[in-house]
Amino acid sequence: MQELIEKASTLVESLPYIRKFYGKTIVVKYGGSAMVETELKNNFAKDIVLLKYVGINPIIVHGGGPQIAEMLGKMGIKTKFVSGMRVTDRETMSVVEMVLAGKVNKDIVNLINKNGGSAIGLSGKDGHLLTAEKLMVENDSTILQAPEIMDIGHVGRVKSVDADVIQAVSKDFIPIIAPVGIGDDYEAYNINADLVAGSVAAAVKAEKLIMLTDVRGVLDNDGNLISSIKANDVPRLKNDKIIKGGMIPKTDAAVTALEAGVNKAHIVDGRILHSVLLEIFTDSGIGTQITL
Ligand SMILES: Nc1ncnc2c1ncn2[C@@H]1O[C@H](COP(=O)(O)OP(=O)(O)O)[C@@H](O)[C@H]1O
Ligand SMILES: CC(=O)N[C@@H](CCC(=O)OP(=O)(O)O)C(=O)O
Repeated sequence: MQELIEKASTLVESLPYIRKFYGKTIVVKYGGSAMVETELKNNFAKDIVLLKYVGINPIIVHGGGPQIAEMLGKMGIKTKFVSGMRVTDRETMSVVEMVLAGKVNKDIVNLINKNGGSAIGLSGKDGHLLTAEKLMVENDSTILQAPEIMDIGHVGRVKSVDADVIQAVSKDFIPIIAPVGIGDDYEAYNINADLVAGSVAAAVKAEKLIMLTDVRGVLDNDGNLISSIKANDVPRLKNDKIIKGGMIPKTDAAVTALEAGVNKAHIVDGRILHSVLLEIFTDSGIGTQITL
């Protein structure tokens, strides 16, 4: 009885938020480093299914960096990153596609289905969902050397997202999108999952973009959480080397989404139980919020 009363009061407290986001789309970036531990994964899936049931449209864009690294390691293929992007030759691209569009994508589809939802997995190749163009990156400069522009193989940036494909799937299912794009040459491109999430949120005119990761949010140099950032503070924070490494594509994705009309972007700790619901169904939210 006590448990029932607690459940009912939680539901009553959630009602204003359900009303606020009813019919709206929320893009959730599920990072490879947040996909740990069975209870956490099942709770993530339950939260996404709950959103769908109450009339909010979740779209998942997933990563899988650690899972790619594990497979490359098993196959004895060396891997390295330049400016946060994996150098991706043809052989590495096959493994990236196999892991992201195959294993990780279908594991998440299965996880959602097992927890009462109905999900469909897509990669950029499905219905021409994600087109990509080659991304050239600047390598890290040193005191002695100016940065150079580098070709790191089959690494792309998002050229276009077909929102109609996502919306068609989203009518009846929860779309689960793997960050593999297709080039003009019909070659596969490896795209950082944060950048895909930002572009997907922009294309579907999402209400929110939530990026789940393995830190509390954007931290300052003393390790304190920065709970709120304005989009135009991002260049300064990057310049001051507060935002660096894996946080760069996340804040870039947030800015892309916000500039396209997405209301808020959030970087939150995917290691906390119910992090998605805590972000959506509370006024204070968790993690770092980025707004225009
Ligand atoms: N200012 C910052 N605050 C928090 N994390 C940061 C910051 N700058 C860089 N990072 C790094 O970004 C990482 C998150 O990005 P990443 O490893 O790509 O995660 P994901 O797999 O979730 O995309 C953190 O674990 C941390 O090492
Ligand atoms: C170009 C590039 O670096 N692509 C990423 C794609 C996966 C990803 O972004 O996964 P996380 O979100 O888990 O980091 C990679 O190969 O690791």
